[in-house]
Amino acid sequence: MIPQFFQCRIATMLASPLSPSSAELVLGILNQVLMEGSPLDRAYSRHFSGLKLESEEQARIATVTGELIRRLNLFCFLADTTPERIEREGSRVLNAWHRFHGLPIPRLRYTLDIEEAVFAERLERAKAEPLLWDGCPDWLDKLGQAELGDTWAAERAALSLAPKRYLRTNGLKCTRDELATRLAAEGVQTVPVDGVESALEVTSNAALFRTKAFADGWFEQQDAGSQLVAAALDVKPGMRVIDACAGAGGKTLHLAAAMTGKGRLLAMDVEQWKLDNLKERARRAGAHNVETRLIAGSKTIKRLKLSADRLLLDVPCSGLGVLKRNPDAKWRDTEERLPVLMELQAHILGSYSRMVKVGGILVYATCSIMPCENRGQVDAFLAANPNFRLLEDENITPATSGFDGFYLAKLERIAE
Ligand SMILES: C[S@@+](CC[C@H](N)C(=O)[O-])C[C@H]1O[C@@H](n2cnc3c(N)ncnc32)[C@H](O)[C@@H]1O
Repeated sequence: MIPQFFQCRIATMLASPLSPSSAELVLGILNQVLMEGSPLDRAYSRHFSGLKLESEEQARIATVTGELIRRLNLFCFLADTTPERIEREGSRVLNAWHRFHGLPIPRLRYTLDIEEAVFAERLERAKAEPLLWDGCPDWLDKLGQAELGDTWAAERAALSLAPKRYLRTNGLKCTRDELATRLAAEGVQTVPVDGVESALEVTSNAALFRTKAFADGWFEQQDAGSQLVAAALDVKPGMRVIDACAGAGGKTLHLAAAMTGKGRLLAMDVEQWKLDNLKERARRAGAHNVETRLIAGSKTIKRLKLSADRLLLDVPCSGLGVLKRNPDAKWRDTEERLPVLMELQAHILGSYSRMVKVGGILVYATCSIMPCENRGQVDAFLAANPNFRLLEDENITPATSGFDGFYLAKLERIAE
């Protein structure tokens, strides 16, 4: 399983340097992500499997690795190297990270250090250059500027921060207050999140997934911004609801809770393993009205023509709203994949929208903050489909909300 990420303030978490073995693990994970192009989750799984690491130590490793990847340019600059040289000079970058946080340097067998005076001089230069300070690659900065103009700098800075940890209360099992009380009894401190009624923010360093509350299906870990997406569908018990890009079911389970288990909830995806994962999670959550269906081709969609009161299209996207949590997207092939993803988004919106009944509502959502994947797609769809109208849309941005970034648009089918 992927480690539990402790999104507490880095300084309070790391009062001491990484141990040599943990430092080696960080370097191994960095190499796998930056040199082999592997997703960060997979690199964690590979490096942690078979090790008997305390969950707190896994969290320390994830905290350091996450910040190094989020602000890679900065730490490479401070270490007088470049991301391309990380394989050979990674230890210097890790040492720069420790100096940056005022921590002693880990005692590795083989290490490259940077002189204190050089580090101090570079640190002052970096503070004067916001782009460098945020550790943002050039391609992303150009895209952000072009897409978001004056608001980009604040988003770029917000995306360089460590993510917080949020839970979604499973309303099928408990209320938010009951969950908070039970978690407190298990040593997990939380605070309610204003404006997101299902969400709690975790404020202590606890091994969440080892709690009895988790085993009993009382919560899922889910960003607070993400919890606003399912809420926008305004589902009611008894409705016929389709989640057509359900993945492993983060939002499906939220919809099931809002339906209080009544009505039909069809979760679809093109990947069977994700639906299998969803079924397992639905069992734990007590979500008995969820049915899964693999999308094997266009026929699967055609058969459901005009059948849904509510349709969620949480489409595949660049993930450029969730870089705090998945910072590896900054350094992988995201720029090259963007046009391909946009074509897929347009296809899914155009083709899957036929599943909504007249008077029914479709929510189009992404975890991107770039208008080309968001309002741009919705406007193009509406121009070609006058039988739908836009009710409202919302940009949930890291800079304005402190959450991960999401977009959602609510569309109503007004004619066949
Ligand atoms: C953003 S993720 C969904 C996340 C999920 N809704 C959640 O809350 O956990 C997008 C999903 O779309 C799926 N997908 C990709 N192409 C698709 C297609 N043509 N039709 C339906 N789903 C697709 C992916 O497998 C992925 O699970």
